[in-house]
Amino acid sequence: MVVASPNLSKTEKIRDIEIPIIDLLADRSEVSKLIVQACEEFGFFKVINHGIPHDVITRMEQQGYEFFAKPESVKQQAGPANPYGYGSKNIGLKGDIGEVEYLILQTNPLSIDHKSKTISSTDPNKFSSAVRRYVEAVKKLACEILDLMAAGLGALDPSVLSRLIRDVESDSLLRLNHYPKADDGATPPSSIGFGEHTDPQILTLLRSNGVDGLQISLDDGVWVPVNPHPVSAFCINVGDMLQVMTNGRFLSVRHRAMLNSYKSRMSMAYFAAPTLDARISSLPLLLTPQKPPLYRSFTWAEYKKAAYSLRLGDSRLNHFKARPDADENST
Ligand SMILES: C=C1C[C@]23C[C@@]1(O)CC[C@H]2[C@@]12CC[C@H](O)[C@@](C)(C(=O)O1)[C@H]2[C@@H]3C(=O)O
Ligand SMILES: O=C(O)CCC(=O)C(=O)O
Ligand SMILES: [Fe+2]
Repeated sequence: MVVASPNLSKTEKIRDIEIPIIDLLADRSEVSKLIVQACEEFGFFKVINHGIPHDVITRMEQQGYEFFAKPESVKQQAGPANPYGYGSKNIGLKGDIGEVEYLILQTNPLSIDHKSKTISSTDPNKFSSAVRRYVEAVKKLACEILDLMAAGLGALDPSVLSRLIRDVESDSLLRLNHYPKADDGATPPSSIGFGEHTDPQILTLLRSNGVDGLQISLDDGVWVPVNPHPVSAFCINVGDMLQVMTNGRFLSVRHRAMLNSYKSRMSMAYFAAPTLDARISSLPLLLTPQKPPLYRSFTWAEYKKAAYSLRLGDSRLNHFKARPDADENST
């Protein structure tokens, strides 16, 4: 169903589709198949029975709430976010703005401990242990999902994707976003919390506090809300690097977060990334003479540098095409 919303810009439409919910305890080969299908069709899916203990999630959420409830001057001690730390309204380094405050953390244990001291001077250990346990759990889940994807793609080596993010030196990030309640009275609200973009990394694992806001763009101009139910689910999305490694078979889909009219929203995103020197290219098993590489090979450091030199909504992958002038539909 497509419903035009009077409160969004005239060209915007909202479509009511439910993105797949995948039970990770179901038959392994069936799960692999469903994950591959979801990544090809939507670039997004939700997982339930993911094995992340409830208390690991609630402790992390509690630390997030406590942090965002602090006075602005205290939160700023963890900033500015250039690119890690606390930020408010300004997103990235190129002038993007949104109705959001956030905290971006590097996920290696040393850096978590170091940053925690600027976040809580009275009890830094409470914050750092909640983040460490959460990061350890979501990293394990990310590896499991990447292994299921590799199997579903027919890879002989099941860890061909997950080994990229396992290294302690991996460039993975944890981001906490806090969106205020919309005050425009519109239903659905028209204010953008976090503007449209794709995630540059390999895979994103997102939890939200049960409040709506995330939307994905499947076709030009049509937005699909991703509701946060079931509450125990994690929302998973393909990042730009996975689109490159699958030679365009999996989609790194544009998404955005809108404000909610009734409640403030908190989301926690784990961005699974490789090490800076990792070389990214299409998996050989997905290449054929009819399907040559869509992208040239590059390092994650090169891609990251390009990402930070561009605006939030820019298409970064276009800069890494193997044949920049080729017609997209001809491949
Ligand atoms: C405008 C920007 C913000 C961003 C870096 C970028 O230059 C382009 C990508 C943005 C993004 C989106 C996903 C993640 O939230 C993020 C941390 C990332 O790795 O890429 C953000 C960056 C950011 O907010 O610093
Ligand atoms: O808050 C959300 O639901 C989306 C956040 C997001 O897309 C991001 O942090 O990259
Ligand atoms: Fe995102």
